[in-house]
Amino acid sequence: MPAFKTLDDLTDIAGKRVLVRVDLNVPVTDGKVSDKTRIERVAPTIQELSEKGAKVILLAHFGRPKGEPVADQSLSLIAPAVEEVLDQSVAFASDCIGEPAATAIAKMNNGDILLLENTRFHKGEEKNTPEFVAELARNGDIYVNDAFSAAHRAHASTEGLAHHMPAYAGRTMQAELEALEKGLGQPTRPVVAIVGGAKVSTKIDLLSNLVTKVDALVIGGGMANTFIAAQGINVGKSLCEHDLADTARSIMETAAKAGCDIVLPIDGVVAREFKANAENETVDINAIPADAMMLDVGPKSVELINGWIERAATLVWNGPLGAFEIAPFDKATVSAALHAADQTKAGKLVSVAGGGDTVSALNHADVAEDFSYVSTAGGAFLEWMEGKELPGVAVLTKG
Ligand SMILES: Nc1ncnc2c1ncn2[C@@H]1O[C@H](COP(=O)(O)OP(=O)(O)O)[C@@H](O)[C@H]1O
Ligand SMILES: O=C(OP(=O)(O)O)[C@H](O)COP(=O)(O)O
Repeated sequence: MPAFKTLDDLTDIAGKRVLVRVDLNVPVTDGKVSDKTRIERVAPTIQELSEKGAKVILLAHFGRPKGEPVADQSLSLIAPAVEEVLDQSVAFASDCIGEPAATAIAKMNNGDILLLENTRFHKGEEKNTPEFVAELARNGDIYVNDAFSAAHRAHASTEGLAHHMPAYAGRTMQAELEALEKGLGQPTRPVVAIVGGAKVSTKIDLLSNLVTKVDALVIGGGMANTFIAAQGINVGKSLCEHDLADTARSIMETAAKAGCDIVLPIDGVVAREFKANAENETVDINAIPADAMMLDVGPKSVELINGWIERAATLVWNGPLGAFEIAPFDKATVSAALHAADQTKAGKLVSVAGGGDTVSALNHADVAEDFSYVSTAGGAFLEWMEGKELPGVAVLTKG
């Protein structure tokens, strides 16, 4: 467990401006937050600071807007859900720096909560530029990082700020690291990892290290399409990063050398439209029509995956097996989630899952409570699993 200062070390903060980095990158369907887990997890930190009389200023990102404002990635869309979870009013500033932020902060009373607009609306956030860090730092006296799920990013609001002011870990940051250490510090073998989802380019590099740590890697979702295509199989219009074919092949070679089984789908559910109840068919993996996309892994693959879950003593899971938000493409994810939950309840499995959408998928399958541990983090949790130093955590230990 890394040594860092926590909220226990923060006394006498009435009237202090506390910049709190939280992860509000939550799933949204039809303009409404469809899973509030990440908000619920950071609520204790926000409430504790507010109760101690601090002016609580929330910093967060939402989506990947590439340094420019994008209307549907405004945190104003998330603010009502934050208010609902906290059961407290939350003010909103239309920019995280400059005059809008300064004016909103000047109006705050002790204990008030203010949400600043998406930090990724500025290029300096992801580049972690000294100028942008300084602009953010102007708004606070103390920095608290409670965004474990973004701690693998060395961004201005997750890393840079901690160099500029007294820095502390929030309650969720603390709890996540403690729980992961307890559940996965010395995992019982065999360890099986399931990696799916859509963030292929940002997660694929993690796999080359992960295959040296686990006994089997089950690949589903958009990630699987990239591996299938890398073997020369036509994936039609499926979500696939063809330019990562070499990376995928090299991961398979590393896995073979490390004795890690790679488990890829053998069939898939394909459709021509990405929408609920789209006309669909189940096909062999070698028979994906050129004009269709694989939106879920098929029933034979589910059987295969559930077999690996049975063989596992420890399961780590990030990324849904299919586009679970739109029926019926949730079937594989729900089936594997139910199976892992049953194995856990029977005392045969330690199951740890994480990621914004993965948590949402487990809630959709109504099994989140049955897993050994559910992390808010996906990529960060996988990097932690690899033994990598997370920049957002490392910087807290240096203060
Ligand atoms: N075959 C697929 N085609 C398109 N999207 C997919 C597919 N499989 C999974 N997804 C999408 O992946 C997204 C989640 O991916 P990701 O963000 O990597 O997971 P997490 O947030 O849990 O880390 C979901 O929105 C889901 O719809
Ligand atoms: O949702 C997140 O990560 P996750 O999809 O790995 O769970 C975090 O908010 C980090 O987002 P990013 O992957 O756009 O940096």
